Amino acid sequence: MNKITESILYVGCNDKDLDLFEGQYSVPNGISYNSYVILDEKVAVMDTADKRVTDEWMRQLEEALNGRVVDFLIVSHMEPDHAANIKTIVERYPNLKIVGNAKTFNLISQFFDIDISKRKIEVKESDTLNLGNHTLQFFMAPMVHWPEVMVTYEQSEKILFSADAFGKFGVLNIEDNWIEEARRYYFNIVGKYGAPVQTLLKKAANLEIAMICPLHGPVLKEGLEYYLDKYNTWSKYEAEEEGILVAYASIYGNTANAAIKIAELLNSKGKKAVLIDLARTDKSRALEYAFMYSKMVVAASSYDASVFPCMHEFLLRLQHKNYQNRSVAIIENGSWAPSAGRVMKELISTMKNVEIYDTLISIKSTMNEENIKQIEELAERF
Ligand SMILES: Cc1cc2nc3c(=O)[nH]c(=O)nc-3n(C[C@H](O)[C@H](O)[C@H](O)COP(=O)(O)O)c2cc1C
Repeated sequence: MNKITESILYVGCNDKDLDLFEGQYSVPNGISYNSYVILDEKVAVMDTADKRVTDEWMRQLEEALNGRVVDFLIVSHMEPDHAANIKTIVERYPNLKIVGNAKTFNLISQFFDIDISKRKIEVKESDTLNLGNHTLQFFMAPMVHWPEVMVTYEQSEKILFSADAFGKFGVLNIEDNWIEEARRYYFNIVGKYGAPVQTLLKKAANLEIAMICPLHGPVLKEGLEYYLDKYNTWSKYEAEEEGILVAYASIYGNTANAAIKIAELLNSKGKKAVLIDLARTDKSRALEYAFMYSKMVVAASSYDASVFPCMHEFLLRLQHKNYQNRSVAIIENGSWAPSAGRVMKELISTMKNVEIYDTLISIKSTMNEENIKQIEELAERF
């Protein structure tokens, strides 16, 4: 049994075999569904787990309880990867009370056919619930990243149960670099909601936090400033690094050549340029890189009087996730009526505070002398 502290136990589960998280994100190292139990005079369970791990989660929970019953289920988030077993736990512990806010209970009724009228404890901002030695305090975090989300601060041990915030992809028992899978998780899952994350961070700044227990990924115990600082940068839509993402989408390779040329020129001038082929780069990783760097070059072939679809999808994803505060240069390619530049510009123009470099480099099939000059000039201007 994994002890977080003397009286708080981890009862979450690893899911190594999930093919797509939230129906679209690759998780080569799986994902963990975290759930915690606080054993005190009263027993509280902090969220359930995905239906894929019901049996394992229930077994671990009962082992941790060692014959005791659950008094409270704290529901911080109704997304099914955490809430799928609400009915299971309610049926197992008939006297259990469900702790949530008004929005939580609306959602519970949509997902489950259970009578919550006698079970519900509805909490509001800063309300507390005493378990004995432990006191839980609830802080609303709407739209991080669902409307009912709330985080729970345990006052005696100074632990923040942070819902999906500070989560990452990947099971728990692997050695990996927290930042890469946490950043990919943040921008793809939470990224659209920078302002609500800022509000949550301001609330967290008033708390003395010794440990963060998220719903995915490892418990964060040391150097918490690092994680809080990353979340602050990301949620303000600030670039994490000065650098240029060169993202290209090329049918036959000629646009790729232009993208490679500008990336090489930039790197030779000591500027950091990172080159990605959108047809071959994981969609969620490409999005993460766009947010990571301060500038971007998008280069794409024309396609059916529009733009090559993998570039279209990339820009739509950036638009969805509120990509902003960056500078972007556009390179298009077409053999008879180039259209990629217009479509890319239209999409990028909808994004907040994104400066588009005035020269649209338009290649007709293969780069000519003029194009090479334009690319050299662009490399100078970055
Ligand atoms: C299905 C398909 C649709 C295309 N549509 C257009 C188009 O609308 N306008 C155009 O100028 N070229 C179009 N092209 C041609 C390519 O955009 C053009 O050859 C370009 O130079 C390819 O660059 P690349 O070598 O980087 O793929 C199309 C090609 C394909 C395969």
